[in-house]
Formats: sequence, structure tokens, C-alpha cells
Amino acid sequence: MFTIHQLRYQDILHIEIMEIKSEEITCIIGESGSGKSTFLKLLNQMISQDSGDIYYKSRPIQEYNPILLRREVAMLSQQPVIFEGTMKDNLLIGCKFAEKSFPSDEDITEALKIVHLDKSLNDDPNQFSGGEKQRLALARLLLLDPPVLLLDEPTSALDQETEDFVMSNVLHYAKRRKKTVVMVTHSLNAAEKYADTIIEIEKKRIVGGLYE
Ligand SMILES: Nc1ncnc2c1ncn2[C@@H]1O[C@H](COP(=O)(O)OP(=O)(O)OP(=O)(O)O)[C@@H](O)[C@H]1O
Repeated sequence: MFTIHQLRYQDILHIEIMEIKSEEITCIIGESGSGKSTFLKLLNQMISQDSGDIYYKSRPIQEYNPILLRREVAMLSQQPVIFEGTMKDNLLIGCKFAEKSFPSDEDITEALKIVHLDKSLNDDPNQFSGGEKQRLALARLLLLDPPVLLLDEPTSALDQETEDFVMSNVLHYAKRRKKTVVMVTHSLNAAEKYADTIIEIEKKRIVGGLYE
């Protein structure tokens, strides 16, 4: 799905060669500040490399319209973004921005079940806890139904038990729906449990995918 060759981004990230396979779960691990979030942002061109190539579906990534690319390669950032309005407004706003038809009530219920968020659709999410906001943003992304999901520490604000439950649900859902997932995680355990491929960023460098 993605092939990367001789990529440089400032002095923050250098990737010799890498492939991210379609319909797989790829986990990115590495120390704080090693460039994990930067890497995800390069994959949907929130930022552009200084040199080197990223191919998405065999075409240079810069040939894609960035807005259309981000509808296919959708990112969940580390800090959940919450808009004014109810929880339902927040769940639907992604589809509105992406000019997609709204999901059915059944789809909304399913997404909330996957992220284990038991709140009323009329609630004000600005009052939610950090972990609830994170799960709301994750449910919003699932309702968008993009083929590629870039997840930056999607469950970092959750307690261990809820984190395990939500991560397992989300990644099983992704597998069932044949999604390509690139997930940054601090948990080597989770990566070993769920990833098809684990890539470690070491000293701001990726020489190649480490182990499969
Ligand atoms: N816009 C930017 N301009 C300059 N430096 C940046 C920018 N964004 C990130 N950095 C720097 O790049 C390095 C990598 O940052 P990044 O957020 O990608 O790391 P990370 O591995 O995701 O870290 P963490 O695990 O703490 O979230 C850091 O040293 C950071 O300070």
C-alpha cells in the first residue's frame, strides 16, 4: 500500500526503505521523540518529505489531491479533536467534512460498542473525560470507514483493561473490514499481540521493517 525509499524529513526522520502492506496491521514503536507521529503525518501528507519517495498504491504520494488522499488515509491524532455540539454532532461531522452520506443509527451504535463508549447521543462531549473524548474521536473515524487508518496512540488515555478491550475490538473490526492500519503504540505487548508487522524507529532512523 505504501512504499518508502530514501526519505528524509528535516533531521527528524530518515527512512532507507520500507513497505507497508495492504490489509495488514503495522505497529510503529520507538522512544518518545523518535519521530513516530511525524511518520504518520508523512503518510497522509499533513507534512511533506524534504527528499525521497513515498508511493501510495504505486503512485507518488504528492500526485494525489491532499484532501482526497486524507479521506482515504485518515488519521486519528494523539489529542482528540472535539467540536461544539452533542456527541451525535461530533460523530457525524467527519462524514459531513468528507461529503459522505451519514451512517445509520445501527452503524453509530456499533461504532460506540466497538470503542466501549456508553454515553447518550445528546451528551455534550466537551464535558467528557480525556479517555471518553479519545474514544469518541475513534468512533468518528470508524464511521468514516476509510480504507487506511493511521492511529496515533489511540488508547493512551485509557486504563489498562479498557485499553486492551478497545484495542482488541478496533483491530478485529479492521481485520474483518480488510482495512490497512498503521498504529503508533507505546505498548510492545500490544504490538506483539496484534501487529502483522512491527517497525521500530531507532534514533530517528528506520533501516527496514524489523520483524514480522
Ligand atoms: N513541526 C515540528 N517542527 C520541528 N520539530 C518538530 C515538529 N514536530 C515534531 N518535531 C520534533 O521531531 C521529533 C519527533 O517528534 P514526534 O512527535 O514525531 O515524536 P514521537 O515519536 O511521536 O514522540 P512521542 O512518543 O513523545 O509522541 C521531536 O524531537 C519533536 O520535537
